[in-house]
Amino acid sequence: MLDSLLDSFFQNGRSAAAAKPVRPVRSMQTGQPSQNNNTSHKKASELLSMQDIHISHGDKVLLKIDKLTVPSQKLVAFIGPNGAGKSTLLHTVLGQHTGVALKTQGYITAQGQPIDEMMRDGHIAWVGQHERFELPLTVLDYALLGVSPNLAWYQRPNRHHVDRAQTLLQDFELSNLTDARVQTLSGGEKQRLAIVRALMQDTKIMMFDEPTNHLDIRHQRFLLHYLHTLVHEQRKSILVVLHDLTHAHRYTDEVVLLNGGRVIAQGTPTEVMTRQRLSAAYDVDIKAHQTEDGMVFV
Ligand SMILES: Nc1ncnc2c1ncn2[C@@H]1O[C@H](COP(=O)(O)OP(=O)(O)OP(=O)(O)O)[C@@H](O)[C@H]1O
Repeated sequence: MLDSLLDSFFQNGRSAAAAKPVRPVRSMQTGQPSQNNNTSHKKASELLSMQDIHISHGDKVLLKIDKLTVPSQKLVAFIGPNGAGKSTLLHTVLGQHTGVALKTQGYITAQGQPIDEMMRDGHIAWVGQHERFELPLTVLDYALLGVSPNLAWYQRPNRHHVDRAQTLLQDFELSNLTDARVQTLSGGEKQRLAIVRALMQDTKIMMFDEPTNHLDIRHQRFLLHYLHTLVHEQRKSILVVLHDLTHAHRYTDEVVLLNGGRVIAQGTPTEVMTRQRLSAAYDVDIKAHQTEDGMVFV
């Protein structure tokens, strides 16, 4: 039963866990990246290198990035106004453009390897903005989908996987719903479950597009603290799209500010998130207040 559900999920679903990615923009193993001027992290090792990225639809340019290097073992936030290109950037990395055909060109490598190979081998976990919950799965079954990229076709999740899933469900306050059907969950519960599924994949690289969507403030803080801890205690590399500027400043190590499909600034939150720069990018006056808990952006 679970077998056919898994097949159907991964053939039709958007999960990057095992989905065969649409070919990403051309990736290459070698190549001479040009000089990067946005290098507040010159000594950090490199997670992603993107060069000469140009994504367009008709005359509209969705993304134009000459050079972007994302460091590894950091929690990196992509921020910027609606339509800035944040999701397009992550989908480009994942090779997962949906909908109408986009014209894509450029070079992406992940730790020196073609990104499509990393994806194919299940080395990148991903939660998008529109995860699917149509399958008649229980919460536990859904969480266990996360390990399927690590299993051969004839293998089933084992006791260890189930124990780990139950621990994560407990961490994300879903253990009272273990046997519930996923369709019955609230928006925030579904979001937490999608994150649990990605964490079950146990990859070194994770990407989350607006992971705090639908979460209340307590769960938002818990999640971002959890991701921060994964990076700093387990040396994961995590990329997130965030809209909450206070959270981006407080929890992340590096921020990439996008606007109009271009990288406006990259660096530590303090370097990038100046009042002037944010107000210009979001086209509204944004004030930053220092509090005993850190900066608050309003
Ligand atoms: N498949 C597509 N075909 C045509 N245009 C697209 C496609 N995908 C995205 N776009 C356009 O590209 C621009 C960037 O979209 P994207 O989803 O990357 O923005 P975003 O920064 O993630 O925005 P938001 O904060 O609203 O989620 C938008 O103007 C959007 O309409």
